[in-house]
Amino acid sequence: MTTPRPDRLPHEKGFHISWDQIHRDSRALAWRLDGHGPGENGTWRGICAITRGGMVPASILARELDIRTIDTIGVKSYDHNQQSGLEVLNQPDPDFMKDGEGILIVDDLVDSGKTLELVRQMYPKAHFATVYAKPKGRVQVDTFITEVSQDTWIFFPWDMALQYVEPYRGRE
Ligand SMILES: O=P(O)(O)OC[C@H]1O[C@H](OP(=O)(O)OP(=O)(O)O)[C@H](O)[C@@H]1O
Ligand code: HPA
Ligand SMILES: [Mg+2]
Repeated sequence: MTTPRPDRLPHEKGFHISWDQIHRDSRALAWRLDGHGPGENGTWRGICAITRGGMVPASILARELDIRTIDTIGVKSYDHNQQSGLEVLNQPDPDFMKDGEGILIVDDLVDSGKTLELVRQMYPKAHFATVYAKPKGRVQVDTFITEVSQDTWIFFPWDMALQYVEPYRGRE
């Protein structure tokens, strides 16, 4: 008797990103942004990473674009009286950020767009860059590399580990 085939194979339930892949995609993002800043020869004034997910791409962008002035903004999703909202946990240096002009604000992905919407209100002149984007939040991003469907969950390498899996035909 053959085992019935599930609608989706295990690897199709999410988009699993390796370290190599995030490195390549973040480099592609850097190359797309290079020379498009408002400074002399298209330079950018600095980078602000949205923690925590934005820190890995921000580090790769900083290396490729030779940017050494980097700050962070901490944004956390929270639930309060069954209404979900966002809370800014730490603010970057206001003298560095100003209105955001010349600053690249970097995150790993945009999903609903709520995180970027909030940060955009704070720094309206910044350039918003993410490595991955889902359709709902795409309007909030100025530059991104890869779009995935809204029902795809992106798994990042810092949230995963290599582990043994049963052969496909051996599974329940
Ligand atoms: O477009 P949105 O629907 O707002 O979602 C995108 C945000 O959600 C994730 O961060 P999360 O708040 O899970 O925190 P983390 O970066 O610390 O993992 C991701 O890194 C983005 O920052
Ligand atoms: O698809 C996702 N993957 C990881 N973190 C996320 N936060 C919002 N959407 C996602
Ligand atoms: Mg995040």
